Amino acid sequence: MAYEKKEQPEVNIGTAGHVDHGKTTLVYSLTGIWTSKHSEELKRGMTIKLGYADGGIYRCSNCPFPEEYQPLPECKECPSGSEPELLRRISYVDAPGHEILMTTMLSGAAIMDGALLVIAANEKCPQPQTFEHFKALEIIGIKNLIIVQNKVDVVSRERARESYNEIKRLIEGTWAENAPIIPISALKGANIDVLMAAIQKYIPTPERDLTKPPLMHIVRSFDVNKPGTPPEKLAGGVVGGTLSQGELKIGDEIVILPGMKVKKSGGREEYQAIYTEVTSLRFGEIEVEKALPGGLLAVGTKLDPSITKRDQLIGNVLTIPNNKLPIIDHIEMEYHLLERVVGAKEFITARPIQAKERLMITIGTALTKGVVERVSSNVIEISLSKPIVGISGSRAVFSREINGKWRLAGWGILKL
Ligand SMILES: Nc1nc2c(ncn2[C@@H]2O[C@H](COP(=O)(O)OP(=O)(O)OP(=O)(O)O)[C@@H](O)[C@H]2O)c(=O)[nH]1
Ligand SMILES: [Mg+2]
Ligand SMILES: [Mg+2]
Ligand SMILES: [Zn+2]
Repeated sequence: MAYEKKEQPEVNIGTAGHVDHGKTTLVYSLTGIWTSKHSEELKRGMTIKLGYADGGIYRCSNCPFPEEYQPLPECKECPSGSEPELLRRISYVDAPGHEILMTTMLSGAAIMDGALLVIAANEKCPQPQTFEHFKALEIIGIKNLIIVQNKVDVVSRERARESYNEIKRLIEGTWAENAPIIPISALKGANIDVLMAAIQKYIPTPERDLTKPPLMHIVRSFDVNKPGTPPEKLAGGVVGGTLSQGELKIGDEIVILPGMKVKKSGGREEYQAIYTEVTSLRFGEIEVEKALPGGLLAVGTKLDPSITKRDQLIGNVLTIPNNKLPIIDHIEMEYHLLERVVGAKEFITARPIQAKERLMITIGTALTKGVVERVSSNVIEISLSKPIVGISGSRAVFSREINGKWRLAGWGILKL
């Protein structure tokens, strides 16, 4: 079978923004998929874990701009039988907006190629997590941003204009000064075609290096078997993430690092690399023989599903055995501290970081606590409570606990 690149999603686009501003509703209007699935999420009406949904952007050659942009392979404007052309498949990563879930948003941001910052027009801008997520996207190094001004269906023309001016002031003089601002109603599906056109224009698929060894940051892992499946019928464990480079084929030998926690004598914890083989590759409903970078990939393996169940392997890195990656539990880097505490309602000036301070560190999709060993005005040394794969050039973002909540505090770039 000839490999067609368009079969798989090729770019990951994330949502960001304050709680309840309409991120999950937006992903639904782009894909038809409601990403919140867990009972707790449905009960509380909020995203708790990262959500994922794949969608396409199609263009109908018979329709004018912007109606030509469609989320489905059938044009809703034209007589049936019309066949809009698939431009791109996209994996959406839906982040939670609640302030206590900031570190979840950060690990999601690690796999975003571009982002949609959702800002509800019916609230004054910026709300605390509008600002905190905006900063986080900058720190993570997201270059391609679209600002989605949502809920325009419930505001007056005057308030819409005021909200637009507030957004303009937020981005003025920043990295995102030229980001487009697209007014929509996610709930009513209004102006989604214009947004899709903007996604095509402002969030291009990044260049990827296929010659490098495959590298996938794991964002979820599961046991796909129904309870009570007899052992001989059990499917192997599945890990999900996105390939940032290289390619992966069915039958490839792989290693997952740092791997599985094993208790050593004396109660000391150690991690053991997990070696296995790729048995299947899926993007949503699409099965492929070979996966390329981009898109949310689920990798089937020969592993005992008890190793992968319930997201146990989040934060691990999947690669091939002869790609030797260092495992580190200590980092030393130049760092930057945000001058003020973001994310809180009240205004707080950030005090300098101190030795012995406890931080939460996000590196790639890995999340670990750490203790500051040594700190100067520009260099910080942190010992991590859990080992991680050290990839030179990756960003380490740290959060500090302020009044019982982890707030985005600063960042540095790993040099090994
Ligand atoms: N009127 C109106 N309501 C909207 C719109 N978009 C979302 N909502 C409503 O806003 C509420 C929150 O929407 P969600 O999509 O869950 O918001 P979210 O940003 O994903 O929230 P968190 O995941 O908790 O951060 C729901 O009641 C939606 O129906 C819109 O365009 N117009
Ligand atoms: Mg909500
Ligand atoms: Mg949500
Ligand atoms: Zn059409």
